[in-house]
Amino acid sequence: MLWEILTTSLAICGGTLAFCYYQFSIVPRRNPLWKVCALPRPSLFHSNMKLILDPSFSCKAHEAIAEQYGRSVRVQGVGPWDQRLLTFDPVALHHVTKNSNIYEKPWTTQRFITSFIGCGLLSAAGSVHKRQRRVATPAFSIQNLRAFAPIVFERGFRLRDRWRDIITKNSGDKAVLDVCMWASRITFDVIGAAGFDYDFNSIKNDTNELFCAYREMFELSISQNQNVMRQLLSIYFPIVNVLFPDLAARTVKRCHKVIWRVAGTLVQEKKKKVLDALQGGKPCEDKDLLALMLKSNLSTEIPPDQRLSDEDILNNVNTVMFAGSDTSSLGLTWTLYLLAKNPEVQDQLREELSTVHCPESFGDLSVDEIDSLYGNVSELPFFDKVIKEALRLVPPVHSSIRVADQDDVIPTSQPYKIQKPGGGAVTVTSPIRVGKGTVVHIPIEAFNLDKSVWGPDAWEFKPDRWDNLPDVVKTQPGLYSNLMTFSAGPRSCIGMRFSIIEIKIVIYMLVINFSFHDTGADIIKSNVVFTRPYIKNKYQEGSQLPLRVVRLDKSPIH
Ligand code: HEM
Repeated sequence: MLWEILTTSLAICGGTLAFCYYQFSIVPRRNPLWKVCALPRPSLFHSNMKLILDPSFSCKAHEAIAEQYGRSVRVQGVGPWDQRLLTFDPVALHHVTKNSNIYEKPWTTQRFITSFIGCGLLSAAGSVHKRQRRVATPAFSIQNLRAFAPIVFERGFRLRDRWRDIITKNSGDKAVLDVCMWASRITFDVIGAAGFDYDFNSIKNDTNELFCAYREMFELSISQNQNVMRQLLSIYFPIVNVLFPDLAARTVKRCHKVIWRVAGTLVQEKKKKVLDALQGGKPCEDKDLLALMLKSNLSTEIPPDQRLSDEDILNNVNTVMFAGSDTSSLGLTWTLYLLAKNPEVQDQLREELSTVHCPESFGDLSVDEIDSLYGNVSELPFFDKVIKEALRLVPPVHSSIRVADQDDVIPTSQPYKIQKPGGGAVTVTSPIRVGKGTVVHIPIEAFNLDKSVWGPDAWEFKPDRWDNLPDVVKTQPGLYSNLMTFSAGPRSCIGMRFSIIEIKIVIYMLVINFSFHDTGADIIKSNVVFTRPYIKNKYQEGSQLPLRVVRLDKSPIH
């Protein structure tokens, strides 16, 4: 009996080991990607992920990789079986981002995002994504987005007044402010108002119930303090969170309750308004993204079987809140940081911005005046270069990944190295064959900072570079000005125009009213879902960016 138990146990253990060896060692080697030369690993138990994902040294790492291996290389992901293709070959990336039917987001990412914000545009795949994108796209058209300018200006005035109050109470003309926190509040307010006609009022105070629910949930999604094993377990077996909810699962559940009650009611009310207007024979005049999505969903251009459910609509409200708040706020934050670090650029920018007159209060502006104010501001040439340059140099989304849904051949334009059968490596330019399941790493930042494309000064903040770009820049993929900041292809950022309008108006309002100065704090970039600022050695204090902010109406010192 004992012998039987022993032999059975040994057989099970042996079988499991053999399965693991086959699955994790043989199967990956069968992937033709294995031929591509691999980055050496720091140790058997370490991946290459930190090297390529940490923005405090990833640009140096990518430069060294390009020099040694060429523009495509195999890297070790999480676990020995996870072999990824890292490529900063523009042709390869164009292929991967364009063919979103072959290259989807990994199912683990989809499930993780869905567990927080539901299955909206960010996490939906295949035909579900296509359907959602088709309904949402009209809401983000240029004409519709222009209607958001008054909302952003109004919040810009609110922030200006709030900062003036704080500074006056502080010393009269200057104060050290955490611009990261304030940028986050204004973008939340803007996306709340523009997204679904809701006032979080977070510039004034941070107590709104819905604001707190979203904030708490988003912070949890990026929290580094969570148990990684538990997180993985709940991604692979979501039932774990239902049967044995930990603190994180209970928090998400509590936040979901508030979101369903408050935001869900907003969706229902707006839907009723749109339907009532339709039945009354005149279209609903509301211009927020929710109203626009609901109108698009009910339009005759969308076949009834392609329409979104109320749940899909709410998931997309959550998605827009998630995808459109931290990203834009970090775009604003890093722009202010770069201006503080480059006072001569800041002065030149202010001189240009001051040519467009801004009245003292929002109430003094008619809708037409706001429209022309935005038109004038958005066309200022130096301003445009400053914004492009800031979004090039510090893209809030550091990188992304896709997984091949089938075997594929990726075209290339730049040399890379493959292993020779007898040992050693040879440089080739042939297309790269990848097996189904191959993860492709999209290094957004590496594209934007590539010295062989943007020149030897690619890592510096030089807005004037945009007057005289190297020809090769034109061959770079990217939705926005040949930058990968907003990605490319059918899964690129739907909110790109929205965020440019928002960033431009807020920066305009802030730079004409305040000047920004370095405090001497050693700011480092860290990739916590997005590229965030931290003070060196004060990581535990959370993301922050203190700048000395001076009131320009009170002080002649800029
Ligand atoms: C500076 C600001 C922003 C940056 C840098 C940014 C960047 C990006 C990037 C890189 C992606 C692709 C993600 C991936 O491939 O994994 C993306 C997708 C997306 N973004 Fe943005 N974004 C910004 C602002 C916004 C805003 C303001 C909104 C909404 C109002 C928004 C909504 C979305 C949505 C819904 C998607 C998913 C699109 C899809 O898969 O169809 N983003 N964004």
